[in-house]
Amino acid sequence: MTDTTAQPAGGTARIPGSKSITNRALLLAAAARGTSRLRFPLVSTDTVAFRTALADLGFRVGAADHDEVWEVTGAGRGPTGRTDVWCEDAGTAARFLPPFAAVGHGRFVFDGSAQLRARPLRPLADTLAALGAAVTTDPSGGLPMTVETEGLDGGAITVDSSLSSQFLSGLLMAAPLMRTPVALTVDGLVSRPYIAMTLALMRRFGAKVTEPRGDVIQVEPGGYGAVDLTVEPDASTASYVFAAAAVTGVTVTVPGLGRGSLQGDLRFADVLRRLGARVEVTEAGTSVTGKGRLRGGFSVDMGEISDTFMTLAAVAPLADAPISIRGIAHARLKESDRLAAVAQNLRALGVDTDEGHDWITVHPGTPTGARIACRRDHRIGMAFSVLGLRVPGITLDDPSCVGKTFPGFHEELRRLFPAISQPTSPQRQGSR
Ligand SMILES: O=C(O)C1=C[C@@H](OP(=O)(O)O)[C@@H](O)[C@H](O)C1
Ligand SMILES: C=C(OP(=O)(O)O)C(=O)O
Repeated sequence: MTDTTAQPAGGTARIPGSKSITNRALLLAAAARGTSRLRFPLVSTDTVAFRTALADLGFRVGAADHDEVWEVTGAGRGPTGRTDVWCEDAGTAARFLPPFAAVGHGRFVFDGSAQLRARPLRPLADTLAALGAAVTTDPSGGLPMTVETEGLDGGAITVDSSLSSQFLSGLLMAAPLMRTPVALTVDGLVSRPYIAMTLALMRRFGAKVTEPRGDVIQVEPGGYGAVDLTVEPDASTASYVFAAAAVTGVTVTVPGLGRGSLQGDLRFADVLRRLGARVEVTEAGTSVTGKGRLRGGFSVDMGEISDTFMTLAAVAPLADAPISIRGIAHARLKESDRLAAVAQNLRALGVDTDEGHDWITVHPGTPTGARIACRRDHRIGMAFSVLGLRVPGITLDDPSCVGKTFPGFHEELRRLFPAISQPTSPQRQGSR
């Protein structure tokens, strides 16, 4: 590992497509009548797992132009038959595919990695059972999950969305394929902007959805029609290069991610403004210009944009006063217990950190180098890599964990900041 302090470059970042849009669009296209085209989909472990799962369920997904276009032949219905479905590490696969299977006919067994098996599913299993499917899960309430079904009728149902919004997104996307209208009452929603994304994409594929009351969403039967959709760059991924601009004092621009974005995580821009960076969000894209110095002394609720809390927490020691992040209890239920992972790594760097069930406070400090324990969590690896642009001697125990959403992350950070050492290590120590 070499450390240098030469001037960083910045510039226009090449951020791959949104994971959340890609996997929703894959499912909606498979459910639709006709052939859909997805332009600039994300190609990563999570999305390849999702498209492979759809192929295993009997849907044709072709790739053209070096994966710049994915073409999905929809069936206008759910899957049929008896199929084992591998969800790998993808929360979206484990939460979106079982409801889709439940509106089909047959017997479907979902499973995934040990990491995914540890994540909650019970509220989804309970709701599918209440709608008429025969559902079994592991006694822990997680994967493996078996769904036996002859389609679903619909009706009025309450969805506990306090652990994850993905349960509700999965049920919503399956709802137009149920035999009668569905009225979903939402109980305790986290990560709300992802529901707005789900509804916007369902409407784009022609679904009839209304929100008669604040906590009720009504979906009519009638299925979906094929579309041609361009996938935006991923806003959660963009948070790393934006934070990198803020801590190094350069400008980074992400074209194609701007006003009108479907992604709530673009609101990380507001957090960057509080840190003192200049942020410009236009129709064409988003630019962040850093001062190199970060302003602290604030507390921010990141419950609706929790995938970006680690980006802030990792650079927070560079600020001139403490930063508190709250409302993020559900971040303990992701690829890792992210609050614990962030606190552990900051302390390993010598940074004073306080932590509670749903909050973390990071104090200003002078981090020393250390080996970051990634816990097979892509966002831990990417967030601490940003701090590595300013702190010599940071290495990752598992650089390839970034492949879940951005396989080319290290190369892109090196291209944008060529003069600065990168916190990678050739050894991969994560286990599958
Ligand atoms: O619906 C989605 O695409 C996502 C919803 C969020 O999860 P939760 O709703 O579990 O917080 C987010 O963390 C995840 O990366 C993607
Ligand atoms: C929580 C995440 O992923 P998943 O879709 O597996 O929930 C994430 O990407 O940060």
